[in-house]
Amino acid sequence: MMKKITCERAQEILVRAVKQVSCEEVPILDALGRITAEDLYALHDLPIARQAAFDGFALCGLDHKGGFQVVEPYSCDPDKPFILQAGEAVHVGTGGLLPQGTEAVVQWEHGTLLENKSFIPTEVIPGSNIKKGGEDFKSGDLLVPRGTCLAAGLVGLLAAFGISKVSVLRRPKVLIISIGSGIIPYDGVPKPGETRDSNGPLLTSLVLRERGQVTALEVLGAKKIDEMRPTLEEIFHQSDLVFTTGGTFAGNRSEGQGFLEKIGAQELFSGVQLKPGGHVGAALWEGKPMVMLSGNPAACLVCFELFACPVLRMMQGLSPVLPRIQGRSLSSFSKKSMARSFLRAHVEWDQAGWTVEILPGQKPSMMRSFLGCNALIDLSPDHPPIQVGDMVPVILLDSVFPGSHHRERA
Ligand SMILES: Nc1nc2c(c(=O)[nH]1)N[C@H]1C(S)=C(S)[C@@H](COP(=O)(O)OP(=O)(O)OC[C@H]3O[C@@H](n4cnc5c(N)ncnc54)[C@H](O)[C@@H]3O)O[C@H]1N2
Ligand code: MOO
Repeated sequence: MMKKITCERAQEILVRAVKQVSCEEVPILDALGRITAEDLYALHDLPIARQAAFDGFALCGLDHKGGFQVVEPYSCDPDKPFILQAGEAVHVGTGGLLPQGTEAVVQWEHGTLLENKSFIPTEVIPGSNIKKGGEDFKSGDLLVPRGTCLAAGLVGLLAAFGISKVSVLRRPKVLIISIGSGIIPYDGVPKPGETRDSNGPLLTSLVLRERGQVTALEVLGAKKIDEMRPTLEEIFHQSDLVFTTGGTFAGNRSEGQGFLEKIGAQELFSGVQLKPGGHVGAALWEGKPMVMLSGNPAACLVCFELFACPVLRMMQGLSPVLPRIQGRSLSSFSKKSMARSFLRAHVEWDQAGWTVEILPGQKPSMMRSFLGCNALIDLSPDHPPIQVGDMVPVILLDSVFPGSHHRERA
């Protein structure tokens, strides 16, 4: 049996095994959360020319005494040039192009419009309420560098320049295989001794959260590898990487190792110094990364976040490093294990800073701690028992629910 390696070493080995996926063009309406594959530049000034910042009157000739004569609305047609003359005012709307000659814009409520169509402003500051052409972006400015995760604001920004399609990194395609014996598809009815494949749907959802797509969710169960091999190989050839769950430990030779031998994959590591999920392993199957997660559900979840999620992120050109904070513990915990431990936890931000609650059900086999889990507490092997109020190191997990790290009050 291989000696267990540290989490950092395992992550390092995986970093080296990853190749970035190719790119594809998508409409911007489908681009939220995708990673850009090219630098995107401003195609023109924004605003494109001088605009009014308010509804009101554009004025010319600010040293003019008395009211400004309101002239007919003008056309923006370049073939019918319109020039505002000294002593004249013209109606403008917010965002409307300003005619040549405009020296200031005054909101209509900041003046009086007389019956004789003369506008008397209460105060005029030269240049006020005018948005300058290019004051937001200059033509040629870098808008979105390559490798950026497209947030909603950026999608809106691209639309403002008429960029309707964007080149993004392809969604990595993942084949998920449940290897453990006695596992049946999640929609089946288990006989005594059998267990529904809950890890398959768990991993599917985590892959989707990381912008991946699942080519197939296969359950080996009682089926022999030889029997499944043609199907698996066919799906494998359409996939970029493989996640397996279960069969990571069985004394001398686990089902997972048997699987690797049958498919001719090359083991990268087997066993990492952590809890839960210490039997996690990785391999290369025809050069494609495979992460082999324990069957125990909580071990499967924790090791996805620590080893599989970084692989998916790196394939899309993102940093594999997960965000960390220090949180004040709301719970006590008597750490029994001498191993580095990752506790499922719920973090929230309140007036006093980050607080973290250790969730009930910390056994690797239990799923109770999935309720409210949005973080992992990273406890070093020599960490003393946790007391209420202690500051502890926390890894923030990505959540599909925005604001899940904030306290919601009824
Ligand atoms: N003698 C020892 N026994 C075990 C050790 C050990 O060190 N010595 N380690 C324990 C730990 S820790 C873990 S974790 C598991 C490793 O399990 P495997 O990865 O080999 O998984 P299985 O044996 O197939 O199943 C374990 C457990 O998980 C359930 N399981 C498996 N696959 C799924 C699935 N797709 N969905 C839901 N649940 C699944 C399975 O029913 C078992 O209850 O080994 C311990 N034993
Ligand atoms: O190592 Mo097991 O994977 O603790 O749950």
